[in-house]
Amino acid sequence: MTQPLHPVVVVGAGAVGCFFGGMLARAGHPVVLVGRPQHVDAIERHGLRMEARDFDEHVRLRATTDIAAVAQAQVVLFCVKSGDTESAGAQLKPHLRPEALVLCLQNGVDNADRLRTVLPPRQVAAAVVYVATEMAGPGHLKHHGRGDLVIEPVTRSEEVAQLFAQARVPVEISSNVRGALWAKLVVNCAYNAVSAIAQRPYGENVRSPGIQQVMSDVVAECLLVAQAEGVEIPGDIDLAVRRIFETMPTQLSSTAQDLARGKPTEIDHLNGLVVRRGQALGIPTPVNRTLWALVKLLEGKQQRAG
Ligand SMILES: NC(=O)C1=CN([C@@H]2O[C@H](COP(=O)(O)OP(=O)(O)OC[C@H]3O[C@@H](n4cnc5c(N)ncnc54)[C@H](OP(=O)(O)O)[C@@H]3O)[C@@H](O)[C@H]2O)C=CC1
Ligand SMILES: CC(C)(CO)C(=O)C(=O)O
Repeated sequence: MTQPLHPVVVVGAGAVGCFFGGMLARAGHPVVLVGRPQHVDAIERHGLRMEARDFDEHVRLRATTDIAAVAQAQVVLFCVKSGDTESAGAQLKPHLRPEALVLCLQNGVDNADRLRTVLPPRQVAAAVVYVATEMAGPGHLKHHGRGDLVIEPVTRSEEVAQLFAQARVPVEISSNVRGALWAKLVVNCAYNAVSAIAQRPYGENVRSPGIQQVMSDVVAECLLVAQAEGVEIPGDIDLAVRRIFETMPTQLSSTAQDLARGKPTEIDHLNGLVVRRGQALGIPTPVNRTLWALVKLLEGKQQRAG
């Protein structure tokens, strides 16, 4: 008999983990969040505050700092930053059931591949994440827009999609998840660094002189690199880029949030990845390089100040 997918265990109780874990819990599914003490303590005491556009509720669900909680999971939502993929993977490895599915809800194009090298022979699947969300305080999630996923077709992906559908989270199962990850990477390259450097939301940035042209140049460079890598980017990429500022005008990118909190950013996995892959393929990526270097400059300035 097939095991039920419950409980879902979220590794990385931050903006993305709390949003998707919280939506499942709100729909009545058992969820356990694994995260840092400041969020875990608040969530255990008061529930997870989900401040969304159309509701503001305290959602009751279990939270713990103990990664051994993954031992119960049939499905793990892996929601740490790209720079933490290997370390968090190594921590969860000894506790994971052999049949568990680990879904990587992360930006960047290679997290699932990197996690697979840490967790063989476990099932690891990439998920492309479209959401605008932030932790506004301990155990307090603020949602600015969207909340949908594209996932790889793996055993039980249909069941996972149904589970999310019950929680009002649309999930597309795509046999071209590599292309879908690259489409999201292009979006991140266009928005994240600019928002981080200016510390301003997308809706304001796109109205500033020259910014839309910078974003178009970034997109063009990314597409050349993707094409040379043999990636087929699905859909209309210009529309996908435009949809971000139309649907999340008040959002600061996750890179902007990291810098504001004095945390390392994922820029090496975003514009930085395009620069490195471009260099290997002989494709110049000057605009991506400039944005990557400026974010690194700001990151370094903070580390010296900290
Ligand atoms: N925020 C957004 O709107 C979006 C984010 N994404 C992507 O989703 C991924 C997650 O981002 P986001 O949720 O914003 O990041 P957050 O930093 O908000 O959340 C990650 C959380 O995981 C914690 N963490 C790290 N390692 C471990 C571990 N080993 N065990 C338990 N907890 C751990 C972090 O703690 P600590 O900080 O102390 O390390 C942090 O609290 C990223 O790849 C991001 O790019 C994608 C779409 C939108
Ligand atoms: C879609 C976007 C750009 C939303 O903020 C994001 O993925 C991020 O902030 O990293």
